[in-house]
This record gives sequence, C-alpha cells and structure tokens, in this order.
Amino acid sequence: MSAQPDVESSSASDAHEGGFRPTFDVSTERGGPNYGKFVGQVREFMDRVRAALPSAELTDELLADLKSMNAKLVDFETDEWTSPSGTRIDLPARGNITLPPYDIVDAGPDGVDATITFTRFNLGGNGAAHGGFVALLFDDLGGMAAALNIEGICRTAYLKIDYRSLTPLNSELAVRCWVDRVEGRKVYVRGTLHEGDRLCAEMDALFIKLKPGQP
Ligand SMILES: CCCCCCCCCCCCCCCC(=O)SCCNC(=O)CCNC(=O)[C@H](O)C(C)(C)COP(=O)(O)OP(=O)(O)OC[C@H]1O[C@@H](n2cnc3c(N)ncnc32)[C@H](O)[C@@H]1OP(=O)(O)O
Repeated sequence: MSAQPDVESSSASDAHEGGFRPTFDVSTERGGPNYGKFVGQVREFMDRVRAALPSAELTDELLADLKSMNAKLVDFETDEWTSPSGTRIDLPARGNITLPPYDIVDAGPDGVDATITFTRFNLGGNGAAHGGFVALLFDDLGGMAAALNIEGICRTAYLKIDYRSLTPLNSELAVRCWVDRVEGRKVYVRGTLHEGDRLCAEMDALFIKLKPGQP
C-alpha cells in the first residue's frame, strides 16, 4: 500500500462521543507482526471453502480444527475500537475481514483511489462478483472520501449503485470515490469501479455528517 488516510492526525478535540467515532486508536502493531498474514490466511480459507467440495471425512476434520481455533479466540475478544481487524491501517481494508481487501493508492480531501481484486469468496453467480460486495466496497471508500473531505465522520443516508457491466473475479480493478458537493451536513459522493477502461459500476451516495454525540 503506498498511501493511507491520515487518521492519526484527527485531533482529540474532534473526538466524537457517540458510537461511531472520527478518531480511533489506529495501530500498525496490534495482533503482532504476522497479523496481516493471519488475515490473509482467513481470507484464503473463505475462498477455499467457497470453492471446495470436501469429502465427508474432510468436513469432519475441518470442523474439529475450526472448533479448536474458535476456542482459542474466545478469551481474546475486544471492542471494535481496539480490534486489529478494523484498526490496522497498514493492512488492506484496515485489516477488516468484513470488507473486501482493497489497497489504498491515494487518499485525501480530493478523493480516494484504491485497487481491489475480488476472489472466489466474493462470487455472485456465473463467474461475476456479487453486487453486495461492490456496494460494500463503495460504502466504505465513499465514507472515507466523505470523512477526509469534511474532516468529520459521516453515516450513509443512501447508497445507489448502477451495475453497468459484470464485475470480474481475479482481476485487479480500479475504484475511485470523490465528493461531488457538500450542502450543510449533506455530503454527496460519487464513485466508479473500472476493469481497465471498462466501467463495471457507479455509485451515487449521500453521507450525513454526524452531530456531536450522534451514534
Ligand atoms: C476524521 C477523518 C477520518 C478519516 C478516516 C476514516 C476512515 C474510516 C472510514 C469508514 C467509512 C465507513 C463508512 C460506512 C458508513 C456506514 O455504513 S454507516 C451505516 C449505514 N447507515 C446507517 O445506519 C444510517 C442510519 N440512519 C441514520 O442514522 C440517520 O437517518 C442519519 C443518516 C444519520 C440522518 O439522520 P439525522 O442526522 O437526524 O439527519 P436528518 O435531519 O434526518 O437529515 C439531514 C439532512 O439529510 C437529508 N436526508 C437524510 N436522509 C436522507 C435520505 N435517505 N435521502 C435523502 N436525503 C436524506 C434530510 O432530508 C436533511 O436534509 P435538509 O433538511 O438538511 O436539507
């Protein structure tokens, strides 16, 4: 990743007391130096599960392995503000396994440029990415573009996606989100997703700047 939003520079005086905070304790260390590889293995596992037809014996074996791994994590649960899955800004999509693993190319008040490669886990049907993952990608990067433009945190009021052509798997795509205009607390954000010159999808979204204390 060559660029990251400057989340650490958000001043403490801007701290939002509600449930969705403009400042959070970002980290490049939580979970240890191999946390990124760990997330990578989790993502690969989800891809392989989506693609596999396991034998009954293998299903039983993996079930036992997974029960054992889940039991190891039980005592390490933490809140959303300190989980490395969401605060590791050095990792694709902040290490957030909920999100498609985008890489930020450039991010600032003028917009956010990122790359994303959808994989088997993101399959919708007949080889194309699921439209919900495209919307998820736009929601997060659109929210980031809004936040960086107004230097405050927003929530999505609406998110409209036009699916212009099939979004492929296993091909690096370019996504761009930028603020079209700001009217008071209303931040109108646009976005595009391309494979090369081909437009796969477009976003038209409204984000609302949260008031102090607003959840
Ligand atoms: C510091 C830098 C950090 C940078 C680094 C950040 C990195 C990290 C990035 C993370 C990025 C995550 C991005 C995910 C963001 C979600 O996914 S949030 C989850 C999905 N969204 C929700 O759950 C929101 C649920 N809805 C709500 O909470 C409330 O309806 C809202 C959206 C906050 C608005 O409520 P409100 O604040 O009471 O505002 P309200 O007075 O109703 O409306 C304000 C204005 O907007 C208009 N409006 C409201 N809703 C709509 C609508 N749906 N359609 C049209 N107009 C509307 C109203 O008409 C009104 O217009 P005016 O009268 O002012 O002209």
